Amino acid sequence: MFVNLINKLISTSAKKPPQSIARTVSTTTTMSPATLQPIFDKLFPKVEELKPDFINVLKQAVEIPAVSGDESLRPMVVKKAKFLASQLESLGFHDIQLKELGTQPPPVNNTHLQLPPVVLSRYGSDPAKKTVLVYGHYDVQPAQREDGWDTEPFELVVDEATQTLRGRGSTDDTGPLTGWLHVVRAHKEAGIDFPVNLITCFEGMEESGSLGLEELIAKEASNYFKGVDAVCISDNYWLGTKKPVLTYGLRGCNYYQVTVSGPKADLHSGVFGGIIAEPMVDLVQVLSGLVDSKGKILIDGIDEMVAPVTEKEKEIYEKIDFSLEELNEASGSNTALYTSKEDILMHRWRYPSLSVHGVEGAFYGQGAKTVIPAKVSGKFSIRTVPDMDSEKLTKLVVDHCNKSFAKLGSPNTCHAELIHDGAYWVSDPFNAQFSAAAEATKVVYGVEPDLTREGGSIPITLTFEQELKTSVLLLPMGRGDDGAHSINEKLDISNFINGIKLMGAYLHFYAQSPEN
Ligand SMILES: NCC(=O)N[C@@H](Cc1c[nH]cn1)C(=O)O
Ligand SMILES: [Zn+2]
Ligand SMILES: [Zn+2]
Repeated sequence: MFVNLINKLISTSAKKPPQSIARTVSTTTTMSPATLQPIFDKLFPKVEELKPDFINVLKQAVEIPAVSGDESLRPMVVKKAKFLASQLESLGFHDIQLKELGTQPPPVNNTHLQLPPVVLSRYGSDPAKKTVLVYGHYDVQPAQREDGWDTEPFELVVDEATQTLRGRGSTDDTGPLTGWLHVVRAHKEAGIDFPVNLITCFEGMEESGSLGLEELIAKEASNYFKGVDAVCISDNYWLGTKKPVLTYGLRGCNYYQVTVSGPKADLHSGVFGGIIAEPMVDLVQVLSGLVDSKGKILIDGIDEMVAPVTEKEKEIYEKIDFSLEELNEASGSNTALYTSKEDILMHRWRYPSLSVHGVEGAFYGQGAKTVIPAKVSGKFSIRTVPDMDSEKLTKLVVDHCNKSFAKLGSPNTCHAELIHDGAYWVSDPFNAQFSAAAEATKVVYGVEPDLTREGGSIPITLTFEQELKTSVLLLPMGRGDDGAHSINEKLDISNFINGIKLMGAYLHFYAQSPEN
């Protein structure tokens, strides 16, 4: 199907007018997989040969604990940006800029906290070539050995038995991000002309809502990003463990905190227990009124905002390769709320969900501390879907929390607020980029990719599409069982290496595509 589509596009070649990097070649030499094969015959063995070096770069990057959500680790996030900049420089990228984004907006403890920089760079500026912007994030989720990791999270472990690379960021998103650098190196060392001009946009706040990036993209749309033909993001996962996918949809994410405050300081429960209103007791009741144990969101007005399922849409889910067993394997349990493939996929991709993440200020360590915490903040997020409106949602959430708290008749105070929101995104999976990536998948993996949506969020995707007026492709590297955000996060070595080949092949196919 994709070959036909590509051939059709090629035969009716109509190019978008040149942008800032004006292309001097107006007629495109079309290349079929067969004509690109000699390039791949040089490129792929080079990628294999460089495997130890690629793993070594990933190892150095994983060793930097760039946790954007931990204010005390902000210097590490900046260190990782500088590490990437030095790697880019040594590979011959030019115009490397660490773009500052100012201070982090509230809620934040240190009101002078600087946001980490965005790493911009270019590889090539040939007016005859298309320009592809690759986005990735170098920040990571928090991780501690005590969470249950088998090894230190910020040390990359090459596990020979499972043929995996274990460490925080291996799959989300340090592995895929460095993949783009490796594609360049493999081309250089194999003596292959790079097929496109590449621009990198690597951010350090994705796991904390991409703060500041939207404004930067809007500002750079007609400056640094002028002339970008396409955006490619490798920051999500295959649905399962065997079949590669291309992703054309993401849920959004609205992240909230509800804070209950009472006494001036933490108190002794033997002295004050039973005679003062405890913030933690109030908070758990407010949190328990958000969602039930079947996953049903209990906030009125949300269901009405969700676009109805169409008959045509239902057919999509039937065709996808996935099963309850794969979900159970990935979660390491039998705790699924749904049994049919269709229900699971719809509730992951196209319905909202509400997750309760944790409580700041509460006692959570080992032992038995008899404390009454003075101020506690419950953190929860709602994954959003078409046609939910972020502002309306926030009003519903805040009103709901306030009503729940009012019912308690507590003398404490309660404040519910949005910490950050990122939009959902759904694209056309049959455009030139997706077609090129599908061809590349066939060359590297020998199969047609499944077309999937994703339950997770990459807040900036929609901004790229709207501000740069380009299509965005999500080209995942890792598998559905990689444990992103969880303990023992890993990336299979084969996914890392084939993922690098896939990135390279996609760029070649896209370069030859007659359309943007
Ligand atoms: N790999 C993408 C990813 O993990 N994205 C995060 C983004 C996010 C949104 N709010 C906080 N982080 C995700 O949780 O989906
Ligand atoms: Zn990510
Ligand atoms: Zn993530």
